[in-house]
Amino acid sequence: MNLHHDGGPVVSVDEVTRTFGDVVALDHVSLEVGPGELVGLLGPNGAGKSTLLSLVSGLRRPDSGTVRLLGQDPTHPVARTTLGMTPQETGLPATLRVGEVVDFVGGHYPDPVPTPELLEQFGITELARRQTGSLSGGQKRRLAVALAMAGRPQIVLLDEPTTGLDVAGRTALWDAIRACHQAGVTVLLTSHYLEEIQALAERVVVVDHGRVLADDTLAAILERVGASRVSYSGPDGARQEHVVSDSDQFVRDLVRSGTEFTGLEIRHASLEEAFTALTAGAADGEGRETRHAPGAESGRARAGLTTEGVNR
Ligand SMILES: Nc1ncnc2c1ncn2[C@@H]1O[C@H](COP(=O)(O)OP(=O)(O)OP(=O)(O)O)[C@@H](O)[C@H]1O
Repeated sequence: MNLHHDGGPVVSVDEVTRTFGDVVALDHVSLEVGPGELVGLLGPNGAGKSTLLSLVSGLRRPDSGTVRLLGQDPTHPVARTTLGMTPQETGLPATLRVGEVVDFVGGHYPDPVPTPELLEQFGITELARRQTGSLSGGQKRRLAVALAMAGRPQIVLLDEPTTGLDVAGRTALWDAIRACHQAGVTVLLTSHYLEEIQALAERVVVVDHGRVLADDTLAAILERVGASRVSYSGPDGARQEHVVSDSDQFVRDLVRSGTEFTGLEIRHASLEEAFTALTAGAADGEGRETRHAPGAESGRARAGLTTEGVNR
């Protein structure tokens, strides 16, 4: 059953706090995900990502604040018919064959993807007759993500979908996730892999210590760090690397200074540098950021980025 929604958010999390004893897993988190978005939740261990997904999927309730899935309370079963989910750890019935598990899960939905089609989509057709207990860890992950799509969900929550996969397995799963997104499915995924977020997500929500530190497009988050890395070999041949906010000005100054250099390279800061900058700022007790990010200068300050050179 497709719940009708009027173009409003698919997920709406408003001022949500959730604690476990003394641990504040989520601290006044607000987040909206619109139809068809592919959002990456990025954060270190214990940041609160899985807790957030458990609230969105109705597995847990917030202590305060509200969570809505297509405008409904996600603890209500009707709201969850729109949802596909792959948890971090997947318990598959070991003695059932792959095809049987897909049939079984699909059987819970009114209009499931036909089993052969789903297996094909996730590149696991040849595993159809294998008992799931005999699958490798990576094969189990692929099956688990496939199962999240079995009921033609409007939204899927993927908690670290490619953990433990080799490069080929990861790339294949990325392609399948992209295909679902292109078909209009809203995707909210968590990952520890920066390259995964960079490869998939249009929008990145950085979470740490239960708070949203940044929520913006991938491009804007990278730009916000506002830094470039300039490197060159100096007169003694040693590689110099500088992180600067204005690489044009830096190079003009370098030329003017008469320093001899070779092998000049300029590149933008990576997502890894942006992530380190954002979470380091949070550890220093700086305030949370909103979707409308401040200028690059404060991002740079948060980054603790310097214009000091480092010898490599
Ligand atoms: N059931 C629970 N009981 C007690 N503490 C919990 C429980 N679930 C989560 N926590 C705590 O809440 C915090 C957030 O955990 P959560 O699993 O949401 O983080 P995460 O960002 O998903 O981490 P990871 O990347 O390691 O999966 C952590 O400090 C964790 O120990």
